[in-house]
Amino acid sequence: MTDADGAAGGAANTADAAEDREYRDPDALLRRAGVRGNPDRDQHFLVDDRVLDRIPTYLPDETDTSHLLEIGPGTGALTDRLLAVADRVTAIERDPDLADFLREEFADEIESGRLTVIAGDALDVELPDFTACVSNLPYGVSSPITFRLLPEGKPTVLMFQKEFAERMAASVGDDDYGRLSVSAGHYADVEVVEPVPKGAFAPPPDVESAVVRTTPRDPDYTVDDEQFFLDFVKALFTQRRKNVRNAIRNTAHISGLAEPEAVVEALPEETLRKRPGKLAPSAFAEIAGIAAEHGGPTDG
Ligand SMILES: C[S@@+](CC[C@H](N)C(=O)[O-])C[C@H]1O[C@@H](n2cnc3c(N)ncnc32)[C@H](O)[C@@H]1O
Repeated sequence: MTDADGAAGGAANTADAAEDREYRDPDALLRRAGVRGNPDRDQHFLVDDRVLDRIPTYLPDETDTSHLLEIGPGTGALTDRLLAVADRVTAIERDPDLADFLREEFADEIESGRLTVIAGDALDVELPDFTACVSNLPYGVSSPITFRLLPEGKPTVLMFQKEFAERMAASVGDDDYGRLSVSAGHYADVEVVEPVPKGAFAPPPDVESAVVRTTPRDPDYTVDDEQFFLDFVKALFTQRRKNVRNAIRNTAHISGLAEPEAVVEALPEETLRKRPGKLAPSAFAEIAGIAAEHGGPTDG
């Protein structure tokens, strides 16, 4: 059991902290909550103890675990593991019945101030001042939640659909490389740390899953206007089979460029001939800088 009064924990301590601790059985939690999981509400509960045990251990070394955030705690199987390695946990659950169940099930932890349960939509509620986030995410809103979390600059360990995870972690030139890879990589190093089969969940989802670790860092390039950079990346990848010249011309309505033709004229021919999937994030940053200087963006 972690020392609730101690200094900020670290991921290096997560294995020690959790050692010999008896966790709540995920199947028993489902029974006590009286739920089966409703896929229409993004409810697929993790019931494989080994996967549950490993998830907190993927936090980067030296992570400050003093205040962990969990999105979509469900019946609390992962919450229980997080309480073993954190000083405090805040859990945001959209389903009000599950939030009520958690308040009963974890009454002692709530009473002692170690757990806060917020009933609400993780896309809307104000996020607490967390030090790291560990979650088995609702897949229907993975992307908006992830891009709410990443700009906070905190380590995360998150479960995604496998295909989404691979796109997030892809490098330039990979088949999966795209908008998601560049946008996530703008904020953090992204690694797929464990594939998770459908059978680890109840009810099993239609797709395979994977756990992803993100370790925040500054990018190896600079951008003056982050929103324009992200919009520009999004715009070019809507035309991934076109070369950069045509992609810029065809997507001014998405990137917000006022004068796409002026941007094309300002860029070297070698760049214009490439496809977006062959541009490293630093190349996108350079092109976005030239684009902002020569052709926009428009004001709104
Ligand atoms: C994939 S389940 C994970 C449950 C639990 N963490 C586990 O591993 O067993 C996703 C959970 O997120 C909740 N959820 C769905 N959409 C949400 C949202 N927008 N904000 C917060 N929670 C949400 C669901 O009710 C469900 O409990």
